[in-house]
Amino acid sequence: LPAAETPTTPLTAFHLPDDYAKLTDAPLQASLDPGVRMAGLSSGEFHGFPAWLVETPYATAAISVFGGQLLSFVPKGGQDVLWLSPLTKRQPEPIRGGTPVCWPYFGKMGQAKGMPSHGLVRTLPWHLREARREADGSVVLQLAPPTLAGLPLRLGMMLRIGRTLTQTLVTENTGSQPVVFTEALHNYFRVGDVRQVSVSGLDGLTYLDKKDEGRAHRQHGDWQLLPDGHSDRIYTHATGPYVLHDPGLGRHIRITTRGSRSAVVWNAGEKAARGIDDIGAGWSHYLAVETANVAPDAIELQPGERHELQQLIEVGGLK
Ligand SMILES: O=P(O)(O)OC[C@H]1O[C@@H](O)[C@H](O)[C@@H](O)[C@@H]1O
Repeated sequence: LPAAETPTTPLTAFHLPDDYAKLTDAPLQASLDPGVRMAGLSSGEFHGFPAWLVETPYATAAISVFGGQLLSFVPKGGQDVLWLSPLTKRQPEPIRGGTPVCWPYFGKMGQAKGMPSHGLVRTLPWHLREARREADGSVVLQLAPPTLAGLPLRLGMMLRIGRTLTQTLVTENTGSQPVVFTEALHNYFRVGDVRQVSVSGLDGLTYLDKKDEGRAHRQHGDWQLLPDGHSDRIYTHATGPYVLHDPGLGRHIRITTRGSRSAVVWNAGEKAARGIDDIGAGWSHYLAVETANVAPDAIELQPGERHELQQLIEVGGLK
């Protein structure tokens, strides 16, 4: 297969706003403006992180103010769908677990050396703009990071928590030039033991293997962790759905996507995790399956245009 596929148009290089360090250190408060107060929504903490807490007849959820990061989604009677590292660092370091929002670039793709990994918004205090409850008790939230000076893009995020979870990133080009960006909903799914997990929905796809200098390979059958225990792959031109089968927790997680052309499947593996102090011994309890648009699937937005990236997460018994 051809070596690393790259986007036809170069990615836009973003800049850190002058007040970025101040923003990442800003006091965090899960404030609830009078307009968003309602049954099923409260403010509090989740594992010490200031968070918006959601309770519906079917599930509970927690969303961190820091990073606008979904930290927990627990279908009633089940276990958390998401993994949050017990060793996670704290503000201003990114949270290790849940669903970090990587935006407007994934990794350091197309960016200058000193730029933070995975974009600008996972270490910023987010705002809850709107909240409503649907007739069946499902809760819909609209959130956004602060506006960043000099950034020609605006981001909004919708979360719908019901029997299933829907998450949408809406990106708008507010500038006067075309912008090429990358993005990911970096789900850390909780698993019994990653060595026993498989992921279907990837068969036949091309993946760029970060463990092989980004070279392209073809996936045959389901994803499974290699015996030497690591995976850092970008599946391109992918559409989903993907199903994570987890015999350890006796469940499957289905991820259905819209507006997403890449899937990233990442686990640090035992050896490398020893050197990552917020993963360590926890490495076998998560698998990152990410809904993304990265590498050759970068998005080009014309001035005034919008793009939506969406994932729907459903949990069921083992099939
Ligand atoms: O340590 P970070 O910045 O949160 O990144 C974690 C991982 O995120 C994954 O999405 C990348 O593919 C990996 O290469 C990376 O190591």
